[in-house]
Order: sequence, then C-alpha cells, then structure tokens
Amino acid sequence: MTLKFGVIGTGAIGREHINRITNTLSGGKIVAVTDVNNEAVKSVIDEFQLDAAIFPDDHSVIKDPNVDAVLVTSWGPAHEHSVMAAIEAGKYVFCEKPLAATAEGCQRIVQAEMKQGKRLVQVGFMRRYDSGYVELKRVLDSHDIGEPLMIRCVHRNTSSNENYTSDMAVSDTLIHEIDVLHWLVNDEYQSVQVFFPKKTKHALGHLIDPQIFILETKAGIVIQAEVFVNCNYGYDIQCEVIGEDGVAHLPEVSSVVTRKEGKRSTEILVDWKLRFQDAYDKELQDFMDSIRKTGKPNGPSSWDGYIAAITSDACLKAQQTGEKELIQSVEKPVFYQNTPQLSFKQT
Ligand SMILES: NC(=O)c1ccc[n+]([C@@H]2O[C@H](COP(=O)([O-])OP(=O)(O)OC[C@H]3O[C@@H](n4cnc5c(N)ncnc54)[C@H](O)[C@@H]3O)[C@@H](O)[C@H]2O)c1
Ligand SMILES: O[C@H]1[C@H](O)[C@@H](O)[C@H](O)[C@@H](O)[C@H]1O
Repeated sequence: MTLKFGVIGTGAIGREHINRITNTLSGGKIVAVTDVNNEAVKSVIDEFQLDAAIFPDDHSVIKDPNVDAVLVTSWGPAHEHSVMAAIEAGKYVFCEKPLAATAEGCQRIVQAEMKQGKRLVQVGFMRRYDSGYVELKRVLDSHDIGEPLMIRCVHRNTSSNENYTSDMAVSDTLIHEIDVLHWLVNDEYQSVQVFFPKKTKHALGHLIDPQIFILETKAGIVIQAEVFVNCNYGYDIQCEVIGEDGVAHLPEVSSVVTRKEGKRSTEILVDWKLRFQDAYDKELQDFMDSIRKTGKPNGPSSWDGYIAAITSDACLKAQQTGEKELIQSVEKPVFYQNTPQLSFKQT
C-alpha cells in the first residue's frame, strides 16, 4: 500500500521531504508537484528522478485523483489556502509549520476539519519526534527532577537571509519552542513579554536580533526563550529545565572530540536540515504508517497548530507593545481527543 503525495512548494524543506519520501522512508511516493517557481519544480524532478506530474497550482494538485495526501511546504502565508482546499477535497495533509499565518486562519482549518468529520491534518512540529526531546520528556514525566520551575532555552541560527523579518522570529523560529515546551511539561501558556537586547552587527538593518521571550505557564513555570538568528557560529538548540529536585538538559548533538594543537574541540552543526534529520524522518514515516494502519494521522494535529498560533499571535502583539500580553486559553474539542477512523484507499 503506497500513499501517493502531491507536493505544494519545492523549496528547501519541500526538497528535503521529497528526498526522504523517495529515498529513505517506506510507503510513500511523490506523484504530483507544483511551485510558483517553475525552475524549482523542474530541478526537483530532475534531481530525484521523480515520476510525477507537474501542475500549475495547489488546487490542481489537490484535485488530482492520483493524490492521496498533500504535502504543504510552500511559504507560511500560503499554507491556509492549500490546507483548506485539501480538507474540502477530503485529502490527507502534512503541513509544515506554521499551519496558517494567524490563529483565526488556524481556527478556520480546525472548523473545516471538524465539519469534514475526519482527522486529516498533521502539522510539521518535528521536535516531538526528536529523540533528545522525547528522552527529556520521559525524565520530566518520571518526576526525577521534581516539578519543573523554570526553563531556559536558546534557538540560534547561523544567519538569516534578507527575507527574514522580525515577526518571523516568532512565526518561523520560536514557533518550534512554543509547540514543544508546553508538550514537554504538560502545561499551557498564560502570558508572554518580549525583550530586545543590544542588536548584533550581523543582522540586516530591518531585523531585530536577538530577541528574548519570557513565557509563563498556567502552573507558574517561567520560560526564558532566546531567538538569535544571526549568532554567526552555528545552528544551536538548547533547552534546560530547572526542577525542584534537579536540572535536566536536552542532550547535545553527538560529535567527535578532537585534541589538536593545544585545543580540545567538537564541531557544532551549522544547518537546520541536519539537526533534526531523524525527527523529520520519523514524523513523515509516522504520518504514512498511521494513515495506513488507523486511517488517520497520529502526529501533531491542526488543534496543535491552532494553539501554537494563539501563543504566536500573543508573542507578535508583545513585540509591538513591549507589555506582558495574556494568552487566551481554549478548550480542546472532543474531536481532537478521540477521532473516528478513516478507510485508506489501497493500491
Ligand atoms: N519544520 C522545520 O524545521 C522547517 C524547516 C524549514 C522550513 N519550514 C517551513 O516550511 C515552509 C517552507 O520553508 P522553506 O525553508 O522550504 O522555504 P523556501 O522559500 O525555500 O521554499 C518555499 C517554496 O514554496 C514556493 N511557494 C510559495 N508559495 C507558493 C504557492 N502558493 N504555491 C506553490 N508554491 C509556493 C516557493 O516558490 C518556494 O520554492 C515554511 O513555512 C517554513 O516555516 C519548516
Ligand atoms: O524555517 C526555519 C526552520 O524552522 C528552522 O528549524 C528554524 O531554526 C529557522 O529559524 C526557521 O527559519
């Protein structure tokens, strides 16, 4: 049984996912592709020798009867349009983060999915599949370090390009922490405030970088999350949870230690594609396997995309006001706790 994918957006992560579905994972095949940039589509077809039809836009990919599942890897603001159309067509969707540009957009997706009556959507919050975060959660859930009191985390990129704007520090970058941290401590966010330290000389003129977000959870955990996308030395993700009885750290990426010329050193990754490679593999394999076995995707749902967007919107507001902004809390519908099973077309 093969899940046939139509891909919308063949840029950086689109290519990565096409490659892993075609060459690494099992049970999936790319049968249709589109991108507003024709060259991007042609080069991906050539590079991975895809036996896939090229379509002019997202609607025609979604409508293609060969397509069972849609992979949405276009720019964030374009996601809602494609996800809504896929839900209306009753097709499965794997959508990269963010699910939509605003919480209202995500809410429309949630409502459309509930109206369809089937869980169809998985959001690309891959950190929940990362072995380091999974192990950290196991330690926290075991109460080995007692109740979590504080979290300190950093999200550093080597550099950002000219299209990266200050609000993307939230919608593109912090969104990973927003999703994974509340999952880690089984809690919900209550408020956020943003601080802007001295700006790095490596950031382009329009960009505020770094930024520090102070989030408080309902249980009273205070989180200090640093986003620094021109740190100039590597791709560095850190997370430290300080509990009543001890401290737990996200494991460092393993790397050979060399001793040479009076120095002991280890390499630091510079590319996000490598840091979460295993997690990307696992999330997409899980998407395919769970649809095949249970008829519905098992991973982060459009509800998870929606609650992340509510927090993200509050962070964006806090960027503007400089004040502590409250984060609205919403009740999870039964639909996202226990959903009916779908039948999956076999080939
Ligand atoms: N989970 C992760 O770690 C991760 C990593 C990278 C990117 N992303 C997310 O994936 C998405 C894409 O990011 P990227 O880095 O690949 O960007 P990118 O700019 O490299 O690629 C996006 C591609 O989408 C195409 N596109 C834009 N709008 C389109 C539309 N309406 N229809 C068809 N094609 C369209 C562009 O031409 C481009 O080729 C973003 O939402 C980003 O936040 C997630
Ligand atoms: O889209 C990318 C991606 O999500 C990376 O994981 C993140 O570190 C970057 O900041 C972001 O721009």
